[in-house]
Amino acid sequence: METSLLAAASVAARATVASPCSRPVSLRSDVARAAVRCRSAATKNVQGSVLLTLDDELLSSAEVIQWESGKSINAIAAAQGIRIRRRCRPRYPSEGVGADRAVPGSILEQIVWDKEVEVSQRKAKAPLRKVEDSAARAPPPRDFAAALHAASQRNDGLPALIAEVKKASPTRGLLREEFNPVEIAHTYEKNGAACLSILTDEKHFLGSFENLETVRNSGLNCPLLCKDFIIDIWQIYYARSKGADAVLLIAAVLPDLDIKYMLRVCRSLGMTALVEVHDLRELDRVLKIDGAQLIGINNRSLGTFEVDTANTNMLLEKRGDIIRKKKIMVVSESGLFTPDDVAYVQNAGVSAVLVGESLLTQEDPGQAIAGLFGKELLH
Ligand SMILES: O=P(O)(O)OC[C@@H](O)[C@@H](O)c1c[nH]c2ccccc12
Repeated sequence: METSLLAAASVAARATVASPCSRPVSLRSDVARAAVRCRSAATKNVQGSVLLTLDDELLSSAEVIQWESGKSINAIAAAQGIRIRRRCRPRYPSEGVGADRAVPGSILEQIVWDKEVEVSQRKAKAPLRKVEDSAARAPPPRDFAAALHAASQRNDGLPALIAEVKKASPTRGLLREEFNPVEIAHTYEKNGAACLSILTDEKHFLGSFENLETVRNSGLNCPLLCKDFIIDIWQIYYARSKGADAVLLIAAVLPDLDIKYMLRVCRSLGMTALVEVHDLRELDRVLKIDGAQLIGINNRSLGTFEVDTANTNMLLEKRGDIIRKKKIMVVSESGLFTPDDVAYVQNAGVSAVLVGESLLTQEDPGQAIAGLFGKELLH
């Protein structure tokens, strides 16, 4: 019994840390701690076998077999249709010569490889245990999904707004010369945004965790989404420690088992996860995972960066029934500029929209909200 407990927990923990990529992962110290956490949760509740205790949320025996089979994370990801490979080198990914020199296949892959380097450096400075402690000391999280729901009700069923605080993006470059995140956050809130999305990726979006933290400490009520590329649970604890109420989980990057376990970590921290999909295959994967309450349909492909708002409509036409049955809220993300765009995705059935560029490129991003919706939003 004890052995199977540890085995189950270590499988879960291994799936979470998901590194290095070219071989199965051995139990490392932070992983071991996660295993212990799983174990104590299991011993409290267990009636039958441990796997049964965990399986509704975390593990099925098929998944255990998958992780025990010694497949690499890239092989598992590829089997799920994920094209983003992990590089998992502590040094800069495209360094090296000959066969050792790797070339990313897309911008997203480059971002993920850079993220692996960034996270390993950050973890070296602040290990998981320390970050968990600061997360536990942070002021309690605000209910992101409830704020979306309330804002939509207040505004006669108009989609709620998640307004984005983003200085730059890989395709658009600098969006605003004068970038004061706290000022932007307050004008968004004053003009009816339900929640805010704060970019924290430094290298490709010129964001930062300082921005997240200063916005959180500036007396704002809106719940905050930490907008980053999460590949490791460490980042979720770190986001919470800096005041985030929600995080983004990108299905194009994360295998199913990672999403499951990350959802569980979010729940344990009282955070909401916005699980982002772009195509039908990703949406079907996420719909099979119990516990995803909020799904974002990105109209922008993170592979090619092409935007098409019809993507929201197409996916909801195909899977709207299941989504409604599961009472999942859908957010349409990216490329929304006009009241017609908002009406189009509203008719498709979304509860919220996530908007950056069209607000940030105007002089007062908050006042731009009324232009986007064709009316002022009630605050
Ligand atoms: O600026 P736009 O086109 O309004 O898009 C906002 C948001 O959807 C976009 O920034 C985004 C969606 N998913 C992401 C994942 C990572 C970084 C950024 C994003």
